[in-house]
Amino acid sequence: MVERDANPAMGVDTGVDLRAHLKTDRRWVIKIGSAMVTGNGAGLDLSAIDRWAEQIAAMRAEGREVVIVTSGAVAEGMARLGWPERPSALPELQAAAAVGQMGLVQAYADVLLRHGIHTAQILLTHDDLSNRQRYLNARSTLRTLLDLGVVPVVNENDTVATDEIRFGDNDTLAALVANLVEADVLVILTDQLGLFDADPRKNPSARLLTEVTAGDPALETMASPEGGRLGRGGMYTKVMAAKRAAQSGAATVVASGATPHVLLQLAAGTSGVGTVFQPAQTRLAARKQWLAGQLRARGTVRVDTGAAAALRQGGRSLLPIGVLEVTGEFTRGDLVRIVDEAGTDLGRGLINYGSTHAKRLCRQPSNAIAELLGFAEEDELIHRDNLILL
Ligand SMILES: Nc1ncnc2c1ncn2[C@@H]1O[C@H](COP(=O)(O)OP(=O)(O)O)[C@@H](O)[C@H]1O
Ligand SMILES: N[C@@H](CCC(=O)OP(=O)(O)O)C(=O)O
Repeated sequence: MVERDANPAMGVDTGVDLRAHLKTDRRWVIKIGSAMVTGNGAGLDLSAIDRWAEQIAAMRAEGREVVIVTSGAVAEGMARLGWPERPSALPELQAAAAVGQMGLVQAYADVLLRHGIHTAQILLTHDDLSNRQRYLNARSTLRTLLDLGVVPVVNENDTVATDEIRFGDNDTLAALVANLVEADVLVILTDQLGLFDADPRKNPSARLLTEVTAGDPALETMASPEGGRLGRGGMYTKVMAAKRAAQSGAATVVASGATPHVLLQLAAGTSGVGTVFQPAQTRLAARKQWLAGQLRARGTVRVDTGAAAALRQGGRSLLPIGVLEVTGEFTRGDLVRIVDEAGTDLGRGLINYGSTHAKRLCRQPSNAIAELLGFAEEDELIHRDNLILL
Protein backbone atom coordinates (compact mmCIF):
# COMPACT_ATOMS: atom_id res chain seq x y z
CA MET A 1 0.00 0.00 0.00
CA VAL A 2 1.42 3.36 -0.97
CA GLU A 3 1.52 6.02 1.68
CA ARG A 4 -0.33 9.14 0.61
CA ASP A 5 1.38 12.31 1.65
CA ALA A 6 1.22 15.92 0.65
CA ASN A 7 4.86 16.74 1.33
CA PRO A 8 4.67 20.07 3.25
CA ALA A 9 7.46 21.51 1.11
CA MET A 10 5.41 20.76 -1.98
CA GLY A 11 2.02 21.65 -0.52
CA VAL A 12 -0.09 24.43 -1.95
CA ASP A 13 -1.44 27.11 0.33
CA THR A 14 -3.19 29.49 -2.00
CA GLY A 15 -6.49 29.49 -0.18
CA VAL A 16 -8.05 27.87 -3.27
CA ASP A 17 -9.51 24.42 -2.75
CA LEU A 18 -8.52 23.00 -6.09
CA ARG A 19 -10.28 19.69 -5.56
CA ALA A 20 -13.55 21.53 -4.87
CA HIS A 21 -12.92 23.57 -8.00
CA LEU A 22 -12.86 20.37 -10.07
CA LYS A 23 -16.53 19.85 -9.16
CA THR A 24 -17.58 22.80 -11.30
CA ASP A 25 -14.85 22.72 -13.94
CA ARG A 26 -16.55 22.32 -17.28
CA ARG A 27 -14.06 21.48 -20.00
CA TRP A 28 -11.82 18.46 -19.49
CA VAL A 29 -9.02 17.02 -21.60
CA ILE A 30 -8.41 13.39 -20.60
CA LYS A 31 -5.14 11.83 -21.74
CA ILE A 32 -4.81 8.06 -21.52
CA GLY A 33 -1.34 6.51 -21.82
CA SER A 34 -0.30 3.42 -23.76
CA ALA A 35 0.13 1.15 -20.75
CA MET A 36 -3.44 1.83 -19.62
CA VAL A 37 -5.13 1.60 -23.01
CA THR A 38 -3.49 -1.62 -24.04
CA GLY A 39 -3.41 -3.53 -20.76
CA ASN A 40 0.38 -3.28 -20.70
CA GLY A 41 0.76 -4.35 -24.32
CA ALA A 42 -1.61 -7.28 -24.39
CA GLY A 43 -3.88 -5.66 -27.00
CA LEU A 44 -6.57 -3.07 -26.40
CA ASP A 45 -8.07 -3.28 -22.93
CA LEU A 46 -11.68 -2.99 -24.05
CA SER A 47 -13.13 -3.34 -20.58
CA ALA A 48 -10.96 -0.46 -19.30
CA ILE A 49 -11.98 1.68 -22.28
CA ASP A 50 -15.58 0.76 -21.51
CA ARG A 51 -15.21 1.88 -17.88
CA TRP A 52 -13.71 5.24 -18.87
CA ALA A 53 -16.44 5.70 -21.50
CA GLU A 54 -19.12 5.10 -18.89
CA GLN A 55 -17.57 7.76 -16.68
CA ILE A 56 -17.17 10.18 -19.59
CA ALA A 57 -20.84 9.66 -20.47
CA ALA A 58 -21.77 10.50 -16.86
CA MET A 59 -19.58 13.62 -17.04
CA ARG A 60 -21.24 14.66 -20.30
CA ALA A 61 -24.67 14.17 -18.68
CA GLU A 62 -23.58 16.64 -15.96
CA GLY A 63 -22.93 19.22 -18.69
CA ARG A 64 -19.15 18.78 -18.88
CA GLU A 65 -17.28 18.72 -22.17
CA VAL A 66 -14.61 16.11 -22.76
CA VAL A 67 -11.75 15.75 -25.22
CA ILE A 68 -9.86 12.44 -25.14
CA VAL A 69 -6.17 12.32 -26.03
CA THR A 70 -5.27 8.68 -26.35
CA SER A 71 -2.00 6.86 -26.89
CA GLY A 72 -1.84 3.22 -27.77
CA ALA A 73 -1.66 3.20 -31.57
CA VAL A 74 1.91 1.89 -31.57
CA ALA A 75 1.23 -0.54 -28.71
CA GLU A 76 -1.95 -1.88 -30.36
CA GLY A 77 -0.15 -2.07 -33.71
CA MET A 78 2.62 -4.09 -32.04
CA ALA A 79 0.04 -6.47 -30.59
CA ARG A 80 -1.74 -6.84 -33.94
CA LEU A 81 1.53 -7.43 -35.80
CA GLY A 82 2.84 -9.78 -33.08
CA TRP A 83 5.89 -7.64 -32.25
CA PRO A 84 7.05 -8.16 -28.64
CA GLU A 85 9.29 -5.06 -28.47
CA ARG A 86 8.62 -1.45 -29.44
CA PRO A 87 10.61 -0.92 -32.66
CA SER A 88 13.19 1.85 -32.73
CA ALA A 89 13.20 2.50 -36.49
CA LEU A 90 10.82 5.32 -37.39
CA PRO A 91 9.17 3.66 -40.42
CA GLU A 92 8.35 0.60 -38.29
CA LEU A 93 6.94 2.76 -35.52
CA GLN A 94 4.85 4.61 -38.06
CA ALA A 95 3.64 1.37 -39.61
CA ALA A 96 2.68 -0.01 -36.19
CA ALA A 97 0.86 3.23 -35.35
CA ALA A 98 -1.07 3.12 -38.63
CA VAL A 99 -2.19 -0.45 -37.93
CA GLY A 100 -3.05 0.25 -34.28
CA GLN A 101 -4.83 3.56 -34.76
CA MET A 102 -7.62 1.74 -36.63
CA GLY A 103 -8.50 -0.38 -33.63
CA LEU A 104 -7.94 2.44 -31.18
CA VAL A 105 -10.50 4.87 -32.58
CA GLN A 106 -12.93 2.09 -33.36
CA ALA A 107 -12.84 1.04 -29.71
CA TYR A 108 -13.68 4.54 -28.43
CA ALA A 109 -16.31 5.05 -31.15
CA ASP A 110 -18.07 1.78 -30.25
CA VAL A 111 -18.15 2.20 -26.49
CA LEU A 112 -19.18 5.86 -26.52
CA LEU A 113 -21.87 5.26 -29.11
CA ARG A 114 -23.44 2.78 -26.71
CA HIS A 115 -24.02 5.83 -24.50
CA GLY A 116 -25.41 7.77 -27.47
CA ILE A 117 -22.22 9.84 -27.83
CA HIS A 118 -20.53 10.44 -31.17
CA THR A 119 -16.75 10.57 -31.46
CA ALA A 120 -14.42 12.21 -33.98
CA GLN A 121 -10.85 11.29 -34.87
CA ILE A 122 -8.33 14.15 -34.74
CA LEU A 123 -4.72 13.43 -35.70
CA LEU A 124 -2.26 16.28 -35.14
CA THR A 125 1.42 17.02 -35.57
CA HIS A 126 3.47 19.71 -33.88
CA ASP A 127 3.54 21.51 -37.20
CA ASP A 128 -0.25 21.84 -37.14
CA LEU A 129 -0.18 23.72 -33.87
CA SER A 130 2.80 25.97 -34.59
CA ASN A 131 1.27 27.21 -37.85
CA ARG A 132 -1.16 29.95 -36.80
CA GLN A 133 -3.69 29.31 -39.55
CA ARG A 134 -3.79 25.57 -38.93
CA TYR A 135 -3.85 26.14 -35.17
CA LEU A 136 -6.96 28.31 -35.57
CA ASN A 137 -8.60 25.80 -37.88
CA ALA A 138 -7.93 22.94 -35.47
CA ARG A 139 -9.29 25.10 -32.66
CA SER A 140 -12.49 25.95 -34.57
CA THR A 141 -13.05 22.30 -35.47
CA LEU A 142 -12.56 21.11 -31.89
CA ARG A 143 -14.85 23.83 -30.51
CA THR A 144 -17.51 23.00 -33.09
CA LEU A 145 -17.31 19.31 -32.19
CA LEU A 146 -17.73 20.17 -28.50
CA ASP A 147 -20.69 22.41 -29.31
CA LEU A 148 -22.22 19.45 -31.18
CA GLY A 149 -21.81 17.22 -28.13
CA VAL A 150 -19.19 15.07 -29.86
CA VAL A 151 -16.19 13.67 -27.94
CA PRO A 152 -13.03 14.29 -30.03
CA VAL A 153 -10.45 11.49 -29.82
CA VAL A 154 -7.00 12.93 -30.44
CA ASN A 155 -3.66 11.27 -31.14
CA GLU A 156 -0.44 12.30 -32.82
CA ASN A 157 -0.47 11.84 -36.59
CA ASP A 158 2.32 9.27 -36.37
CA THR A 159 2.31 8.43 -40.07
CA VAL A 160 3.63 11.80 -41.16
CA ALA A 161 5.40 12.88 -37.98
CA THR A 162 9.13 13.13 -38.56
CA ASP A 163 11.48 14.28 -35.82
CA GLU A 164 11.14 18.00 -36.48
CA ILE A 165 7.37 18.01 -36.41
CA ARG A 166 6.56 15.38 -33.81
CA PHE A 167 5.50 15.92 -30.22
CA GLY A 168 7.20 12.64 -29.41
CA ASP A 169 5.00 11.96 -26.42
CA ASN A 170 1.30 12.40 -25.91
CA ASP A 171 1.67 14.26 -22.60
CA THR A 172 2.96 17.27 -24.52
CA LEU A 173 0.25 16.84 -27.15
CA ALA A 174 -2.40 16.73 -24.40
CA ALA A 175 -1.10 19.96 -22.83
CA LEU A 176 -1.24 21.68 -26.21
CA VAL A 177 -4.76 20.39 -26.80
CA ALA A 178 -5.74 21.72 -23.34
CA ASN A 179 -4.41 25.09 -24.48
CA LEU A 180 -6.14 24.79 -27.85
CA VAL A 181 -9.60 24.22 -26.37
CA GLU A 182 -8.95 26.40 -23.31
CA ALA A 183 -9.64 23.47 -21.01
CA ASP A 184 -10.23 23.91 -17.30
CA VAL A 185 -8.65 20.55 -16.42
CA LEU A 186 -6.12 18.20 -17.97
CA VAL A 187 -6.28 14.65 -16.57
CA ILE A 188 -3.37 12.33 -17.37
CA LEU A 189 -4.26 8.71 -16.71
CA THR A 190 -1.24 6.47 -16.32
CA ASP A 191 -0.14 3.26 -14.59
CA GLN A 192 0.89 4.91 -11.29
CA LEU A 193 -1.31 6.54 -8.64
CA GLY A 194 0.20 9.92 -9.47
CA LEU A 195 3.50 11.75 -9.07
CA PHE A 196 5.75 10.23 -6.42
CA ASP A 197 8.79 11.92 -4.88
CA ALA A 198 10.90 9.33 -6.78
CA ASP A 199 10.22 6.74 -9.49
CA PRO A 200 8.17 4.08 -7.63
CA ARG A 201 9.40 1.37 -10.02
CA LYS A 202 12.90 1.88 -8.70
CA ASN A 203 12.23 3.14 -5.23
CA PRO A 204 9.54 1.17 -3.35
CA SER A 205 9.49 3.69 -0.49
CA ALA A 206 8.63 6.59 -2.81
CA ARG A 207 5.70 8.65 -1.52
CA LEU A 208 2.70 9.91 -3.48
CA LEU A 209 2.28 13.69 -3.63
CA THR A 210 -1.37 14.70 -3.73
CA GLU A 211 -1.20 18.48 -4.22
CA VAL A 212 1.65 20.35 -5.88
CA THR A 213 2.21 23.61 -7.73
CA ALA A 214 2.58 23.35 -11.50
CA GLY A 215 5.93 24.67 -12.65
CA ASP A 216 7.70 24.02 -9.31
CA PRO A 217 11.27 23.17 -10.45
CA ALA A 218 11.64 20.64 -7.61
CA LEU A 219 9.10 18.39 -9.35
CA GLU A 220 11.27 18.09 -12.43
CA THR A 221 14.05 16.43 -10.48
CA MET A 222 11.68 13.88 -8.91
CA ALA A 223 10.14 12.80 -12.20
CA SER A 224 12.20 10.43 -14.25
CA PRO A 225 12.06 10.64 -18.06
CA GLU A 226 12.05 6.83 -18.24
CA GLY A 227 8.64 5.44 -19.11
CA GLY A 228 7.44 1.88 -19.02
CA ARG A 229 8.00 -0.64 -21.81
CA LEU A 230 5.29 0.93 -23.97
CA GLY A 231 5.05 4.59 -23.09
CA ARG A 232 7.38 7.45 -23.85
CA GLY A 233 8.47 10.28 -21.66
CA GLY A 234 7.76 8.77 -18.23
CA MET A 235 6.69 11.13 -15.46
CA TYR A 236 8.97 13.96 -16.59
CA THR A 237 6.83 14.79 -19.64
CA LYS A 238 3.74 14.74 -17.39
CA VAL A 239 5.29 17.27 -15.02
CA MET A 240 6.24 19.43 -18.01
CA ALA A 241 2.75 19.03 -19.48
CA ALA A 242 1.26 20.26 -16.19
CA LYS A 243 3.57 23.29 -16.36
CA ARG A 244 2.49 24.01 -19.92
CA ALA A 245 -1.23 23.51 -19.19
CA ALA A 246 -0.92 25.91 -16.25
CA GLN A 247 0.35 28.59 -18.62
CA SER A 248 -3.11 28.61 -20.14
CA GLY A 249 -4.71 28.39 -16.70
CA ALA A 250 -5.66 24.68 -16.63
CA ALA A 251 -5.21 22.49 -13.56
CA THR A 252 -3.61 19.10 -14.25
CA VAL A 253 -4.26 15.83 -12.43
CA VAL A 254 -2.02 12.78 -12.89
CA ALA A 255 -3.87 9.69 -11.69
CA SER A 256 -4.11 5.96 -12.24
CA GLY A 257 -6.43 4.81 -15.00
CA ALA A 258 -6.95 1.64 -12.94
CA THR A 259 -8.46 3.40 -9.91
CA PRO A 260 -12.19 2.57 -9.86
CA HIS A 261 -14.32 5.54 -11.01
CA VAL A 262 -11.21 7.67 -11.18
CA LEU A 263 -12.75 10.33 -13.44
CA LEU A 264 -15.96 10.56 -11.43
CA GLN A 265 -14.00 10.73 -8.19
CA LEU A 266 -11.96 13.62 -9.60
CA ALA A 267 -15.08 15.36 -10.89
CA ALA A 268 -16.61 14.98 -7.42
CA GLY A 269 -13.57 16.64 -5.86
CA THR A 270 -12.67 13.52 -3.83
CA SER A 271 -9.46 14.12 -1.91
CA GLY A 272 -6.41 11.89 -2.19
CA VAL A 273 -7.03 10.72 -5.77
CA GLY A 274 -3.97 11.31 -7.95
CA THR A 275 -1.70 14.35 -7.91
CA VAL A 276 -3.30 17.73 -8.55
CA PHE A 277 -1.05 20.37 -10.09
CA GLN A 278 -2.35 23.78 -9.12
CA PRO A 279 -1.87 26.47 -11.76
CA ALA A 280 -0.33 29.65 -10.37
CA GLN A 281 -2.94 31.87 -12.01
CA THR A 282 -6.49 31.76 -13.34
CA ARG A 283 -7.24 30.86 -16.94
CA LEU A 284 -8.30 34.33 -17.96
CA ALA A 285 -5.36 35.98 -16.22
CA ALA A 286 -2.98 33.60 -18.01
CA ARG A 287 -4.55 34.31 -21.37
CA LYS A 288 -4.60 38.06 -20.87
CA GLN A 289 -1.01 37.97 -19.69
CA TRP A 290 -0.06 36.15 -22.87
CA LEU A 291 -1.92 38.75 -24.93
CA ALA A 292 -0.33 41.62 -23.03
CA GLY A 293 3.08 40.10 -23.74
CA GLN A 294 2.48 40.18 -27.49
CA LEU A 295 4.17 43.37 -28.62
CA ARG A 296 3.90 43.29 -32.36
CA ALA A 297 0.48 44.46 -33.55
CA ARG A 298 0.06 43.86 -37.26
CA GLY A 299 -2.78 46.29 -37.85
CA THR A 300 -5.20 48.76 -36.31
CA VAL A 301 -8.94 48.65 -35.90
CA ARG A 302 -10.63 52.04 -35.26
CA VAL A 303 -13.97 51.71 -33.50
CA ASP A 304 -16.91 54.12 -33.02
CA THR A 305 -18.00 55.60 -29.70
CA GLY A 306 -20.67 52.96 -29.11
CA ALA A 307 -18.27 50.08 -29.66
CA ALA A 308 -15.61 51.77 -27.48
CA ALA A 309 -18.17 52.08 -24.65
CA ALA A 310 -19.28 48.44 -25.09
CA LEU A 311 -15.69 47.25 -24.83
CA ARG A 312 -14.81 49.51 -21.88
CA GLN A 313 -17.91 49.10 -19.76
CA GLY A 314 -19.60 45.95 -20.88
CA GLY A 315 -16.66 43.58 -21.43
CA ARG A 316 -18.18 42.73 -24.81
CA SER A 317 -16.72 41.30 -28.00
CA LEU A 318 -15.99 43.65 -30.90
CA LEU A 319 -18.52 43.25 -33.73
CA PRO A 320 -17.83 44.52 -37.27
CA ILE A 321 -20.80 46.92 -37.06
CA GLY A 322 -18.85 49.13 -34.62
CA VAL A 323 -15.68 49.32 -36.72
CA LEU A 324 -14.95 52.52 -38.65
CA GLU A 325 -11.66 51.62 -40.29
CA VAL A 326 -9.14 48.80 -40.52
CA THR A 327 -5.52 49.48 -41.49
CA GLY A 328 -2.45 47.26 -41.95
CA GLU A 329 -1.85 43.84 -43.47
CA PHE A 330 -2.53 40.82 -41.27
CA THR A 331 -3.95 37.32 -41.32
CA ARG A 332 -6.66 35.70 -39.22
CA GLY A 333 -5.47 35.24 -35.66
CA ASP A 334 -2.94 38.09 -35.73
CA LEU A 335 -2.71 40.67 -32.98
CA VAL A 336 -4.15 44.12 -33.78
CA ARG A 337 -4.39 47.45 -31.93
CA ILE A 338 -7.86 48.71 -31.09
CA VAL A 339 -8.21 52.51 -31.04
CA ASP A 340 -11.16 54.88 -30.50
CA GLU A 341 -12.45 57.41 -33.03
CA ALA A 342 -9.73 59.89 -32.07
CA GLY A 343 -7.00 57.26 -32.46
CA THR A 344 -6.38 56.79 -28.70
CA ASP A 345 -5.24 53.27 -27.74
CA LEU A 346 -8.04 51.17 -26.25
CA GLY A 347 -6.55 47.71 -26.26
CA ARG A 348 -5.21 44.75 -28.19
CA GLY A 349 -6.90 41.67 -29.57
CA LEU A 350 -6.59 38.63 -31.83
CA ILE A 351 -8.65 39.28 -34.93
CA ASN A 352 -10.88 36.60 -36.47
CA TYR A 353 -10.53 37.77 -40.09
CA GLY A 354 -7.52 38.63 -42.27
CA SER A 355 -7.04 42.29 -43.30
CA THR A 356 -8.64 41.99 -46.76
CA HIS A 357 -11.79 40.53 -45.27
CA ALA A 358 -11.78 42.72 -42.16
CA LYS A 359 -11.66 45.86 -44.32
CA ARG A 360 -14.77 44.72 -46.17
CA LEU A 361 -16.63 44.07 -42.93
CA CYS A 362 -16.38 47.64 -41.54
CA ARG A 363 -19.81 48.95 -40.42
CA GLN A 364 -21.51 45.70 -41.46
CA PRO A 365 -23.90 43.66 -39.28
CA SER A 366 -22.62 40.19 -38.38
CA ASN A 367 -25.49 38.48 -40.20
CA ALA A 368 -24.20 39.97 -43.48
CA ILE A 369 -20.72 38.40 -43.15
CA ALA A 370 -21.51 35.20 -45.04
CA GLU A 371 -23.04 37.08 -47.96
CA LEU A 372 -20.24 39.66 -48.13
CA LEU A 373 -17.34 37.21 -47.95
CA GLY A 374 -18.88 34.01 -49.20
CA PHE A 375 -18.05 32.39 -45.82
CA ALA A 376 -18.36 33.28 -42.13
CA GLU A 377 -15.78 32.25 -39.52
CA GLU A 378 -17.25 34.01 -36.47
CA ASP A 379 -19.82 36.73 -35.75
CA GLU A 380 -17.26 38.77 -33.82
CA LEU A 381 -14.30 40.55 -35.35
CA ILE A 382 -12.51 40.08 -32.01
CA HIS A 383 -13.91 37.80 -29.32
CA ARG A 384 -13.86 39.17 -25.76
CA ASP A 385 -11.71 36.24 -24.56
CA ASN A 386 -9.06 37.34 -27.05
CA LEU A 387 -9.13 41.01 -26.12
CA ILE A 388 -7.42 43.09 -23.47
CA LEU A 389 -8.09 46.71 -22.64
CA LEU A 390 -5.15 48.92 -21.78
N1 LIG B 1 8.39 10.46 -9.73
C1 LIG B 1 7.67 9.54 -10.39
N2 LIG B 1 6.40 9.25 -9.96
C2 LIG B 1 5.64 8.33 -10.62
N3 LIG B 1 6.06 7.65 -11.71
C3 LIG B 1 7.31 7.90 -12.19
C4 LIG B 1 8.17 8.86 -11.55
N4 LIG B 1 9.32 8.93 -12.26
C5 LIG B 1 9.20 8.05 -13.27
N5 LIG B 1 8.01 7.41 -13.25
C6 LIG B 1 7.60 6.37 -14.19
O1 LIG B 1 6.76 6.91 -15.20
C7 LIG B 1 5.96 5.82 -15.69
C8 LIG B 1 4.78 6.39 -16.47
O2 LIG B 1 5.24 6.93 -17.68
P1 LIG B 1 4.90 6.26 -19.10
O3 LIG B 1 5.33 4.82 -19.09
O4 LIG B 1 5.43 7.16 -20.16
O5 LIG B 1 3.31 6.28 -19.01
P2 LIG B 1 2.15 6.57 -20.05
O6 LIG B 1 2.18 5.46 -21.05
O7 LIG B 1 0.93 6.55 -19.19
O8 LIG B 1 2.43 7.93 -20.63
C9 LIG B 1 5.58 5.08 -14.45
O9 LIG B 1 5.26 3.75 -14.69
C10 LIG B 1 6.83 5.23 -13.57
O10 LIG B 1 7.66 4.09 -13.56
N1 LIG C 1 1.12 8.39 -30.71
C1 LIG C 1 1.72 7.34 -29.94
C2 LIG C 1 1.89 7.86 -28.53
C3 LIG C 1 3.05 7.29 -27.82
C4 LIG C 1 3.14 7.88 -26.41
O1 LIG C 1 3.51 9.03 -26.16
O2 LIG C 1 2.69 7.10 -25.46
P1 LIG C 1 2.47 7.46 -23.90
O3 LIG C 1 3.78 7.85 -23.27
O4 LIG C 1 1.93 6.20 -23.42
O5 LIG C 1 1.46 8.58 -23.83
C5 LIG C 1 0.80 6.11 -29.94
O6 LIG C 1 -0.42 6.25 -30.09
O7 LIG C 1 1.28 5.01 -29.76
